Amino acid sequence: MPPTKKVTVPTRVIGLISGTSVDGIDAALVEISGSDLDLKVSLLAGETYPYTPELRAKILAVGAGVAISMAELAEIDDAIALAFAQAAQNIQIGHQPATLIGSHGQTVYHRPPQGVRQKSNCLGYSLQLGRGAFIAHVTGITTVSNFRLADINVGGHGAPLVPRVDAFLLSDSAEGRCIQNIGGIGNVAYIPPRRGYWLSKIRAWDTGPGNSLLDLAVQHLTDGAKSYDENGNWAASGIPCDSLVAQWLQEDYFHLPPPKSTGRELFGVAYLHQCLKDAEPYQLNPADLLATLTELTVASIAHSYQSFLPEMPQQVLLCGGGSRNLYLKQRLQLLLPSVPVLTTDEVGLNADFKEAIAFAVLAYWRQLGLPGNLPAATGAPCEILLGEIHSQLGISRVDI
Ligand SMILES: Nc1ncnc2c1ncn2[C@@H]1O[C@H](COP(=O)(O)OP(=O)(O)OP(=O)(O)O)[C@@H](O)[C@H]1O
Ligand SMILES: CC(=O)N[C@H]1[C@@H]2OC[C@@H](O2)[C@@H](O)[C@@H]1O[C@H](C)C(=O)O
Repeated sequence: MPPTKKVTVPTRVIGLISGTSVDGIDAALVEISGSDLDLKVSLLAGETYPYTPELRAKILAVGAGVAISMAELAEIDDAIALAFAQAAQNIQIGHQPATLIGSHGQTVYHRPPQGVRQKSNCLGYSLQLGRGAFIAHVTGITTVSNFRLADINVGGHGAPLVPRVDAFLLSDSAEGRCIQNIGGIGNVAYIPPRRGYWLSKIRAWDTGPGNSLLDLAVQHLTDGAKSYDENGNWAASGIPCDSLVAQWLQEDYFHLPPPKSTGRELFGVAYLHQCLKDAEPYQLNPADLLATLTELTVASIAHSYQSFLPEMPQQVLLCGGGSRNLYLKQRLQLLLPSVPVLTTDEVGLNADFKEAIAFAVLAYWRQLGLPGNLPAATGAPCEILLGEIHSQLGISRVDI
């Protein structure tokens, strides 16, 4: 579908997501106008609402493959839906109410399609908990959810989905940009200068681990007392082990050509344990281990640009929690010496809430009847409307 210009009125939309770090629900209240080429978004409020430690532990366990009963799954789904509905209520306090919610939910399982490469014909599967219908009922606001399914049903990965929003919010007329999200998992959108057939030249894929292995290592090294390496200070006091990084870069995922997607199913607890085992002969101290894992994240990003981009960008714009890791940012800059590494804040888009903002836009596009996926990013054969629309059920707002 070619980019369009529809006449639209500014709409107040809430975007909600909890990502693969499972650190809490990011909520963004935004005002959106335009359609795609003339899309405009302004952030009115952004908050992260942490899960309770009990709910977080349950979600992480399910994500790590721990077997649970259907009854337990239902309980987790209820708790997530309630937490998302509360986040939607809270983000509106002190503001004019929203008329639309885009809720990504919480990914607990992601399986990319295994098509041509594996000589099987298996569709992808991606499960996000936190039912949109319940959020619509509680808030009294039409809610779009289950964004990944439509893309998966036509053979796509259902991920990454944010690149189409990146393209319309962050493209530049003169410079090619890589928008690099570093959440639990990393993903990139390469956006060429906005002229000619620029849309058809966009590329995007999951680059591999973002903070997932680092966070797990910090928890392991501190017996759970710390959950992440603040600003990368601990890693900055160590020295990366180059031979281990070179060994780890042989991982098959890093050599698969895009489109590709991944998750904690690959880069999770078992992967960290293998890394720890590989590191034993080197007798690294904790700081060296964290520096080495940080180096794996940045080297996998730089390696994927060098391997899969049609040309190197003029700028890299970081977003997601990893953009706050100063050591990681500095190491990535060293590996990409001729490309300035900045954050999306520096071009006016909040780096912490970009994913939440993107799901607000995807809901808005769904309502306008505009597609949300980018076939080059997800591998789908066509553009398609994303998300299921849940209208309020005719009952007034519920106080929770
Ligand atoms: N000040 C900081 N210093 C270092 N790391 C940080 C800082 N702030 C956040 N992080 C890292 O960012 C992570 C959270 O990032 P984010 O919220 O973008 O992930 P996510 O959205 O859950 O993941 P994904 O994008 O894969 O779905 C934390 O787990 C932590 O590792
Ligand atoms: C299945 C799933 O939740 N994937 C996430 C994850 O976190 C980052 C990366 O892997 C990306 O593919 C995706 O998230 C963002 C929001 C996306 O779809 O663009």
